[in-house]
Amino acid sequence: MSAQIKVAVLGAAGRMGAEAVKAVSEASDMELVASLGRGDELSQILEAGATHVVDLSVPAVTEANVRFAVENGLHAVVGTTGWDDDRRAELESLLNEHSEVGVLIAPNFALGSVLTSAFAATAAKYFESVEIIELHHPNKVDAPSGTAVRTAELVAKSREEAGVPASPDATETQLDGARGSVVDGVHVHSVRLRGLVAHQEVLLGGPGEQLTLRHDSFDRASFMPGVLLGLRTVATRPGLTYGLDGYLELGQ
Ligand SMILES: NC(=O)C1=CN([C@@H]2O[C@H](COP(=O)(O)OP(=O)(O)OC[C@H]3O[C@@H](n4cnc5c(N)ncnc54)[C@H](OP(=O)(O)O)[C@@H]3O)[C@@H](O)[C@H]2O)C=CC1
Ligand SMILES: O=C(O)C1=N[C@H](C(=O)O)C[C@H](O)C1
Repeated sequence: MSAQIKVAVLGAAGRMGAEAVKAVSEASDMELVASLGRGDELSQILEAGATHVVDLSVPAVTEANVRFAVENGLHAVVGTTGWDDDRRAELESLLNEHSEVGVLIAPNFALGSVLTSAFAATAAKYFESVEIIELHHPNKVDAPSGTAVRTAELVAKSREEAGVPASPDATETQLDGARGSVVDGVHVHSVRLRGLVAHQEVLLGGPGEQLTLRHDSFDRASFMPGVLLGLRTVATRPGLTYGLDGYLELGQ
């Protein structure tokens, strides 16, 4: 029998953290050894004998949390948002000094969401126009969502590689924000609405037709298979993996 994966959850009292604590506790191949929240000392992770960390905290502290894990030889599965290009580059250079450590940064752990982003990247080559609408609960502290940023990056890369020009847009005057934010040339619109959890639509338009790709997370349980897959895989993938699609066979 292989050794138990000893997991510390950071942000354990949060909406996602609490769900992860439950999922890890119920997994027969894992042991929850530490649950940390704001104000807790990171040294508790080492004292508890963790081999893996799940970070589901807040953008302001996630970088320090992951740095601590890597410097101490622990593998990390990260769902927290805020990992822009600069942060990921810094993490990659740290990982070069700790070549046995694996880190997964997953903007979205829900399989359907990961597939939606992949489908969108494929479809975006064939349509003149593409825009993204992300819709979330009103307690979310960041906009646009990490998922929308990642989807826009994948869409933009796919269009660039295929030589597709920018989406047509004749807008000359607008109120600030009327056209949303722009990520790698793709417009992203953020809705915050009571009752929602996490949702995204990718709108693709061509002459006389529209394709809409929509994913809905109605419950945070939707993210847990991805968290567990990340924990089971990360030690076998040293270095940084950005996006759960890196662990899936998506046939691209
Ligand atoms: N990748 C994915 O699939 C998903 C990612 N997310 C992302 O995960 C993150 C968490 O989301 P959510 O659970 O909704 O947010 P919450 O605000 O519910 O949870 C964040 C938790 O982190 C705690 N926290 C704050 N500072 C620290 C610290 N220094 N150390 C440890 N914990 C700390 C907060 O405590 P306090 O309340 O005291 O501030 C809170 O309990 C967000 O960035 C979100 O976008 C969310 C859903 C899915
Ligand atoms: O804050 C959330 O809730 C979510 N955050 C992640 C994001 O910003 O993409 C993942 C999911 O959308 C839920």
